[in-house]
Amino acid sequence: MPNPSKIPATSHQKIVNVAVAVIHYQAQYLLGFRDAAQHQGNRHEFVGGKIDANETAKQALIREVAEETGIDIHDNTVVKLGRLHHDYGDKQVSLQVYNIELTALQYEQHRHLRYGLEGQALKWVNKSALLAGEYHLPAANKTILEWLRLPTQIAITYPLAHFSDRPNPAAEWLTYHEEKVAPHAWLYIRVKESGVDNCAKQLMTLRPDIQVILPFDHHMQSVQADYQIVAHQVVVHQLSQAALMTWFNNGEHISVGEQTLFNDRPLIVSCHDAASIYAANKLSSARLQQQLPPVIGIFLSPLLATQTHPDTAPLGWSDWSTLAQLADMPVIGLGGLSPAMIERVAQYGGISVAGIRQFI
Ligand SMILES: Nc1nc2c([nH]c(=O)n2[C@@H]2O[C@H](COP(=O)(O)OP(=O)(O)OP(=O)(O)O)[C@@H](O)[C@H]2O)c(=O)[nH]1
Repeated sequence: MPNPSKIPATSHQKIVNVAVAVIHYQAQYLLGFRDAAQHQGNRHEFVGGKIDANETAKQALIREVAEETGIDIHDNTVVKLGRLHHDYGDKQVSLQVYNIELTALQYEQHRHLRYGLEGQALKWVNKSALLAGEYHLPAANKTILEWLRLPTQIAITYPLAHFSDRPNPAAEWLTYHEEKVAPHAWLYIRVKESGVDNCAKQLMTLRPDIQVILPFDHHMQSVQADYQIVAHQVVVHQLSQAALMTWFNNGEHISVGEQTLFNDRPLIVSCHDAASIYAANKLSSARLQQQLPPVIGIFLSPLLATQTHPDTAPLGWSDWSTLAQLADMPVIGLGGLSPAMIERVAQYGGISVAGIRQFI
């Protein structure tokens, strides 16, 4: 459903609703090529097309993929990546973007595709080349590529209290994470806890391969200078639900309380209910309009009961899935999950899983 908040008030153009299929098998992604005569012609694109008046986005997606490529995705897990509005000047589009992982058999059957059923060129490309910008895509796709950077699993650091029975909990925290975090992992470091701040910097220095998510308000003023050596490792800032709602309730000003929202990195927002997802959608839309790095995901939690928050009632699969559908950006499952649960999370509408235990 197009989000009315994304539609500029001055616009009188009709908005074209489009279903977009990000089809891949592991790291091989399928791209089409738009004919020179088409809108945004002479560019690569994901397979897709207009949603007819009498069909849902998913129905349009299945139909377009079959018409353009002959691939039947009826039985595949189709996961919403996000929705976005883009004004090309001559045309306004609302893209509903879905991720579809093919089976090994489907890929085998279609990996030699060079032309689609409508005569358009098709190509399988490597994800790293796609994300590196080697293919010229329509401008709206910039955000889709940012969404695709999200890994399927994100590790979160243990609280210091986990090591409280040791003589030097901070040193134990550092050694444990230095040794156990997987190579090149995305790691959300919960630096807000006192004592972790200094360890975080040391960890990033010792493990230059890890891609770090830091709370947005931590990268600030006095501490910012300290982080300069490792700043390139910070790939995303995280915004708590409380900070998000402060931004929203203060008329969507650029600051959250005393602090200015950092605009140099994409955001992941923490959400626990429908109201915060609505605010996250507003933030996402505002950042797109201001051409700022996008909101690339939400941590939607707690899906299941967790040891870290024993007093918080979990959402459970059904409510979690209903909330996930409201989000205009990829949803990350959090709370009582293991990396192996990614397939179930995908069936319920999530793109990625995050957690502490079993992730490190
Ligand atoms: N299929 C597809 N369309 C995209 C992508 N990104 C993007 O901005 N679009 C826009 O979404 C619209 C898709 O419409 P379409 O493919 O059904 O129609 P069209 O304009 O090519 O041709 P038509 O009007 O003759 O049917 C186009 O305006 C296109 O520029 C993408 O990755 N895949």
